[in-house]
Amino acid sequence: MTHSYLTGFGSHFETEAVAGALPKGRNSPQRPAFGLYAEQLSGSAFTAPRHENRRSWLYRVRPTADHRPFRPYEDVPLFGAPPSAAPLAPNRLRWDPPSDLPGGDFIDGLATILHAREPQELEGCALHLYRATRSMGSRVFVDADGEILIIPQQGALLIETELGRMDVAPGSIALIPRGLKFRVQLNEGEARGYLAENYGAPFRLPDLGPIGSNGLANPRDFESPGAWYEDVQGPIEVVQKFLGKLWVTELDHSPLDVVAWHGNLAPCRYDLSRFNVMGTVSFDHPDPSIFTVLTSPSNVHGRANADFVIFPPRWMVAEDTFRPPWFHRNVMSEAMGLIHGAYDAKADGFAPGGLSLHNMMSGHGPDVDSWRKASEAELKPHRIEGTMAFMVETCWPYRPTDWALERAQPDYDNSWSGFPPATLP
Ligand SMILES: O=C(O)Cc1cc(O)ccc1O
Ligand SMILES: [Fe+2]
Repeated sequence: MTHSYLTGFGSHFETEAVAGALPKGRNSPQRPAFGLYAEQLSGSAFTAPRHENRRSWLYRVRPTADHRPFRPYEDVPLFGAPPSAAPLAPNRLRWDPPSDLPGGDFIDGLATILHAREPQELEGCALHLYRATRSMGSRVFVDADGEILIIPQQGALLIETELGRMDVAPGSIALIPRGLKFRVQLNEGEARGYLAENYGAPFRLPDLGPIGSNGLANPRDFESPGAWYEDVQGPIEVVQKFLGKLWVTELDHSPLDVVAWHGNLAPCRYDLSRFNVMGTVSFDHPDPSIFTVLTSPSNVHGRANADFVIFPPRWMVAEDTFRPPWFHRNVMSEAMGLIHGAYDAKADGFAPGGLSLHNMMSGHGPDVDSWRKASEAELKPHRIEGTMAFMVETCWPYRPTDWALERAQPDYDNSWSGFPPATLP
């Protein structure tokens, strides 16, 4: 089924699923149409500067406030599992796609891999993997800890949110604001992918500086859903993540009952093939910041709390240049995943659905085979095809969970052994 979409990143939208449901000229009339309840959902402090201020007004069948107490939800030990308590060695780590992800619906099928800081600090991020083997049915999930970036790797998802429905297939991403209820339904077999959770400032488009007014991810290619609702009687389970733990309560009705909404806080999807890739047309490999789709700034100017960066198909034309990513040590920490294809810095061992971690200051770059091939290649224009890798780069070091550490490849360091030493005159 296709759903209606509104275009523009952070636009001020207005949409109604029933004509006349959206108040005109005011947010909170004394008696909203049809007896709907007006509710504001904030994505920034009320007093945030106007260009960073995000909120939407929701007109719903029942107010969110109508719920009973939450109690602990203990059924998903891997989702929200804490970082390993053991001191973390400064080793590079890499994972094959885990063959023992438990599966279940989108909530029960989540496993936490990496933590950077804690939700209550309102800074940092976490990276999780999901393996969904069934739809969520009628239950819903809501993350009070952060904004959610879903990066499907296998299997299309139907994401039903309070503000509307989105189809999101591998090659596209979905961004769900903090605190917005949603559920994930499967159209076909099993679905796998990555989930980045951003505790800090909401993702925004990066500034373009001298690139100018167009390029990279263009605002018009982000699609938010039009209003959609269900007026369904319960029981419906709400699972909420709050301060790193999961909690559950039952409602006697569906909370996906927003009949109309307006504002600039909304879920959206983005097709990564729309990314307008920039690169050198002379020499040298640019810093990967040139591939930033979305950025969450930290309190230090120019230093991201989290950057979502992609490595799409593109032409490589640089002259007298080592074209793949160079050897480097980065003050930021790099978690990478692969949606499909192969990554140009790794000849093998980095499979779609897998993950790698290069924490701050760890030496990394092309493996020996990729280095040799790129050093000897004839530098004709060459198109990198059929690939989509991504990076969630953060200024905070990542800490893996015990479950992740137990599953890391034992021999990743070998990727960088056997480089011939330089021979000096
Ligand atoms: O480490 C990596 O593979 C990611 C990366 C890519 C690139 O093109 C430049 C620097 C960088 O960290
Ligand atoms: Fe790197």
